[in-house]
Amino acid sequence: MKKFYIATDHAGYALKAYVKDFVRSLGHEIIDLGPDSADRVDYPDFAKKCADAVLADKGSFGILICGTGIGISIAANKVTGIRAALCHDTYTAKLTRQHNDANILCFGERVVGKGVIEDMIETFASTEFEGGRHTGRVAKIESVCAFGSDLG
Ligand SMILES: O=C(CO)[C@H](O)[C@H](O)[C@H](O)COP(=O)(O)O
Repeated sequence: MKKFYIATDHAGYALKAYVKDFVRSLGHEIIDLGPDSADRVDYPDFAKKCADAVLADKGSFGILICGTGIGISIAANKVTGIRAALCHDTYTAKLTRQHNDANILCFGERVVGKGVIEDMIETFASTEFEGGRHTGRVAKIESVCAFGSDLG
């Protein structure tokens, strides 16, 4: 059993109850970090809530949904230690676990349908990080800022 935290903005809110039910049907735990209505909100606020929860709870995963999945994934990836992957299909959901050790799955309510979402969640939850050649690359993600300053 895995533990998930979920958050959205208003443009991902309509899918939230459905996704929670689906995750529970797989036997996983899921904790809702908001919002509690479809009122307009700012996705960085909810990206941060989810990112903080995932970091504080070792081994847990996050699910973030906005209209496209783009804004909320960009925001979550600003938090050190978070690897939030914007996925559109089973292949990207599988590879981001195997190669990137992604800890948050992001997608867009205005982009993907429920069948694809179910496949992505099931794949993301059941796929392990491969380690090996990917371990050093994932570690380097945290030092990308240092590389950037070297480039002037
Ligand atoms: O950040 C986004 C775009 O990449 C998300 O899709 C947001 O949900 C979107 O910007 C919200 O837009 P809205 O017009 O305020 O509903």
